[in-house]
Amino acid sequence: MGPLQEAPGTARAQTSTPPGWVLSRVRRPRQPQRAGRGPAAYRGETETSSRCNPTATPSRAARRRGTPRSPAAAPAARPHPAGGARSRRSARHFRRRQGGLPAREACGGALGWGAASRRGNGPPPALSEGRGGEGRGGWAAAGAGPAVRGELWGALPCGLRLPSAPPRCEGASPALSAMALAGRVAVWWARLRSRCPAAAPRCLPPCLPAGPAACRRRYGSRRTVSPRAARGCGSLRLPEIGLQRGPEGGLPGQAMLPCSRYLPLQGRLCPRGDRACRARRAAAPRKCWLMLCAGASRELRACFAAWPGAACIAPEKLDMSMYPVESIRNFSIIAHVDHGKSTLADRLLEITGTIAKTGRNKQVLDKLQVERERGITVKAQSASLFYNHEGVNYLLNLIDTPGHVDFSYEVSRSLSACQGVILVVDANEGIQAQTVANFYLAFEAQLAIIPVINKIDLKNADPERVEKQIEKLFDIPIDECVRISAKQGTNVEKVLQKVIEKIPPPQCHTADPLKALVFDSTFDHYRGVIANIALFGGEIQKGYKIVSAHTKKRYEVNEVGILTPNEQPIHKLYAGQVGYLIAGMKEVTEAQIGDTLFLYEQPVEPLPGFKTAKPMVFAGMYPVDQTEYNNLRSALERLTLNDSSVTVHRDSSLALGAGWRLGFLGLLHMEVFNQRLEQEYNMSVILTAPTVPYKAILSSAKLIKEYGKAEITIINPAQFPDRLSVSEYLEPTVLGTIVTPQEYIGKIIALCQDRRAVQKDMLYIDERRVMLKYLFPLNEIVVDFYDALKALSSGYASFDYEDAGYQAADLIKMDILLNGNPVEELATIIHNDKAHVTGKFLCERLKDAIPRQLFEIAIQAAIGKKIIARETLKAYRKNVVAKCYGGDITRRMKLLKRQAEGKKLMRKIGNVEVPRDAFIRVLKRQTDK
Ligand SMILES: Nc1nc2c(ncn2[C@@H]2O[C@H](COP(=O)(O)OP(=O)(O)OP(=O)(O)O)[C@@H](O)[C@H]2O)c(=O)[nH]1
Repeated sequence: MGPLQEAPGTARAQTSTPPGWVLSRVRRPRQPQRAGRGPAAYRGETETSSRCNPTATPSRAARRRGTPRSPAAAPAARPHPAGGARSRRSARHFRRRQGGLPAREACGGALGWGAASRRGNGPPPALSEGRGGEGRGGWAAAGAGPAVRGELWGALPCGLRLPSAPPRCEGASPALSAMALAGRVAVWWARLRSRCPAAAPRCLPPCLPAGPAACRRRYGSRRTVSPRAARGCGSLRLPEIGLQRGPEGGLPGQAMLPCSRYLPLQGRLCPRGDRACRARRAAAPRKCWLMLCAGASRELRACFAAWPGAACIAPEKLDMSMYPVESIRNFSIIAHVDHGKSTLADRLLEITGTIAKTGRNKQVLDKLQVERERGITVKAQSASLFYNHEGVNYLLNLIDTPGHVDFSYEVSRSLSACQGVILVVDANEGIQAQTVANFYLAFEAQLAIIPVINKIDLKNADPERVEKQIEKLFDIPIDECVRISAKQGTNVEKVLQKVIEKIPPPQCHTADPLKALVFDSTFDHYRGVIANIALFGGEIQKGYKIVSAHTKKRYEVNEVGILTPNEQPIHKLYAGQVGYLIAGMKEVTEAQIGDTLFLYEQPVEPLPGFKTAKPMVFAGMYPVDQTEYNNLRSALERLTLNDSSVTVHRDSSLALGAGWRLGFLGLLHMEVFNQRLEQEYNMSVILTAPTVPYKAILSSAKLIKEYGKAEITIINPAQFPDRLSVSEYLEPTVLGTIVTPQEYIGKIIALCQDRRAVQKDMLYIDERRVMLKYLFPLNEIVVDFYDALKALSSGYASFDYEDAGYQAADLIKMDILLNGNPVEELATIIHNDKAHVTGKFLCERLKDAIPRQLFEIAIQAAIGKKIIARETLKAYRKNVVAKCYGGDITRRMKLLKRQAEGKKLMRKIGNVEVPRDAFIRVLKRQTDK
């Protein structure tokens, strides 16, 4: 790493600098000393890198080592150009020798360089080439007065807060600004590294390139650069930092920046796609990575476009009007879990130049931490791709969807913004349960379907068999299937061609009034709600006054943009396009998924929106500490904005306090939601045992009057009505689809029967695989059925289910009693047949979880008044006869009798306190069961 010397007040930067950076330490001149008055002035004002100033004090590293740099070791041949009687001529000489800066100019703060710049005799410090550590090419850069830095740092676009100083040098020269900017970049870099140590090693540029000629020319001129332009050009340094050469390329910016505003532009197809652009792109070294701040100034973008390696276009040049409706294709990638949707999306992003082609692109669209950790997609993600096919430029809006059944709501919502799908099937596993479910979702929505057989590179791949399956089950001709390997990129370009040929463009017109469907939303702490929109008519841009059809509130559009896959602001969005919008919605309740936005002056009929998600599993959620209630509430509001399939009702419990009852689409969904709360909002919560929504047909007139209807839904066992006031209980059912190799059929049928399932269908989809259809009671599959199925089929069977209404069931509410007192939080609704097993299980768990008391505790499971299981927790016993050495037996008996009476009394009046963590342990184990 190159040595770093820096301006006072920037100590943080001292620890880390990219290799090849030489930054000069600058001290402000002492007050009595004046510039140009002699050696004392310069000695006082400047302390340079020992590389450029042999008379400087030893470097910090050297001081730490305790071996001050000897004059002999220093490059004594280099005179201190700013020192003493050394003249400007010698300073220039020094600059020539060094290929760097005259120390006076480099390090002189407000003093030296401004004059040099005005003379126009050389590049500014920030852009001068120097020699970095270990012989690498680098930049000699200088800091400037803290005031300038303060002013400029405030504009740092990456979201990092840097220390600022009072703006004392506002009228600083451009060169001085440039110097300051260089310092600022160093600090930025250091902060970035300290924030993101894991990312740092791969972010460090191994070799910094020669600077952009355009900028050098610009700074070399006598022109005065406005502070705004200087700021912009300051940002220009960021691309240079992010630039990497070398075969690995790398992703220096995107992976590490805390702000999503940096865009990897290298390799992006120019949307114009004219010959000159294509030629530039072809000539560009693909290994380079350039980044540009989305909020960068026009001047910066101009500079950036002139960069020799930047075969890309600046964001502001993205004119979306170049993509009429006919050249837009909106499509989703759907498949069973792990069949390669996200990997195919990676390749499509690479081919279209949206992201650089590196070996590190793995499931790029899976951005959430939970997705990365679990290796599954839980949230549909969209990206806009620009693709030139046979001379025509196309805008392809891709949505990568989740595969797991618990996130099927994401799939169905994604399909509403599309006109076609890519149905991916694993060439080894063939058609699986979610393949069938997703196919029918797309089929019912009348979307064009492109079957793609993935993983043909696998040894066991059998694409012919899979093609036959597709033909038999979905009635799609074999020759329409595309065989690809998403991992290796084989034939992936063919998929893009098929997308353009087979998927129709959206049916809408820019001339129509604005009609924007909100199909997804996220909440940004600083910018409010960011709504993902699909335009079904009209156009939208910053400044438009829009109205939400749902809330009837008015907003002014602050920003529109597209996702590439990061947010990229653009000027305007047109009909048929997909992008995002920020309109100052500060409350999460203002952004409804499925809402229609229209222009204030042109009201329209709202779009039908989405079917609301039907929760399959309910569980109570409580803050671990009641003081966290408000924080948890706001976290829940924000997370449910991003995951609209979760339903939330307020609830409370004696033991756990105030909380909510949440509805999820499945157990995995519940776990993922909980994990996201922890990871994204730092909230730890207590989740009660999951239960499914039962129904009861009331017979009691009193209850009917109380509820206002005869049929009620029970999502909390505490609300379970007594059998005497109910004519019938109903339980939810699902139609389950199981696809399995035929050798496991016997075991799977036995498992299904054990779960009270009724067989509906059985079909051989080829000579080895069978598809079974069963009607299951939902509560039998919700907790552990999938695990059991996977275990007994060695992981080969797949399972998917869809809602199949309600059926009558013999349901009971099982209470748990502690010394005869019911504990509401542990009550469960179960089928009569399973009552004994579940009751025994719960009692055993409670016995382990509750701490022993001075009196005995009876733990009982009861159905009404009937006890069906019991465990006894023994009391602590004091040895009351310990002091009786021998003596009369009646004395002993008397003491023991008195102790027994005391315990009996204590048991009557003593309260059994079930500690909170005991609840959690019991409830957790119930889930684990
Ligand atoms: N050999 C091989 N492996 C592949 C190919 N495509 C994907 N994979 C692997 O399959 C696994 C799953 O890939 P993903 O892209 O995450 O699958 P997915 O369908 O997006 O998974 P979910 O989002 O969880 O539904 C990963 O380990 C990939 O590396 C391929 O063409 N060949």
